[in-house]
Amino acid sequence: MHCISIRGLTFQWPKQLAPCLDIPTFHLQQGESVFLHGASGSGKSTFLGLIAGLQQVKHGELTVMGKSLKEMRNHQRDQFRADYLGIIFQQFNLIPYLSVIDNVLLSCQFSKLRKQQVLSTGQSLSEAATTLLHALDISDIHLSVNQLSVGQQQRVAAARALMGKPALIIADEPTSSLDAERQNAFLHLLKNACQVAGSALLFVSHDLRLADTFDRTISMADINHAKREINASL
Ligand SMILES: Nc1ncnc2c1ncn2[C@@H]1O[C@H](COP(=O)(O)OP(=O)(O)OP(=O)(O)O)[C@@H](O)[C@H]1O
Repeated sequence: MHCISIRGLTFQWPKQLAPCLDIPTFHLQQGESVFLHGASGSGKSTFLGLIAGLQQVKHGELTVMGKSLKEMRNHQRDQFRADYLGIIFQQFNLIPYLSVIDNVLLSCQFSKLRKQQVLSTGQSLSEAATTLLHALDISDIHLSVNQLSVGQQQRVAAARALMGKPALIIADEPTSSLDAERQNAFLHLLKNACQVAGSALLFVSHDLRLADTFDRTISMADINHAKREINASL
């Protein structure tokens, strides 16, 4: 079974005259890491939003871990996301008034599956969260997250995404606010943590310098056959 499998997926935003996505086929293997790049407006965030179940699939097939997102109602997509996905997006911010560890523990509050995944290893939830945070180089786990630097907050977001070993981590420009050295360090820690968890990683960035360490690099233009000039002229 693939982690992500797509066939004949098209997506058009309301009030746009043409689809912004037309993806004949795309597959991501379980545990694979893919770097996805593309010009601004090429549909990267829309693509991730469909995979995360934030937007509804209407045309074509999109399955994640064998589950068809098209068939799910809103609340089913929410539960699916909590169970199978770790998300590191700009808009999925940490809860500022909670501590570092409580932010990480949230992943298991919304998913029995992920909670059981942790408990089945013999670790308690807080032991597992602490182990992950240490692996991502965060030691002050009881600080409130608004006392952390942007780079530290990104690593807490990564720990939250990885808690309970979800099948897939999706990251949308997670390093854009970091300097080059910190970008590389973050990526190194994230890739290692994904490997340990066995999670596939779909990582979106403009910055091709980061692509080297991934199993595969894909350009949006290679998978998306939608005619950009039509949308761009609107
Ligand atoms: N909420 C929305 N409503 C209507 N159109 C949208 C919406 N979000 C994106 N679009 C349109 O969909 C197309 C693709 O946008 P998207 O944000 O997916 O691209 P992107 O590759 O992630 O861009 P960037 O790199 O600038 O973030 C654009 O033409 C954009 O105007």
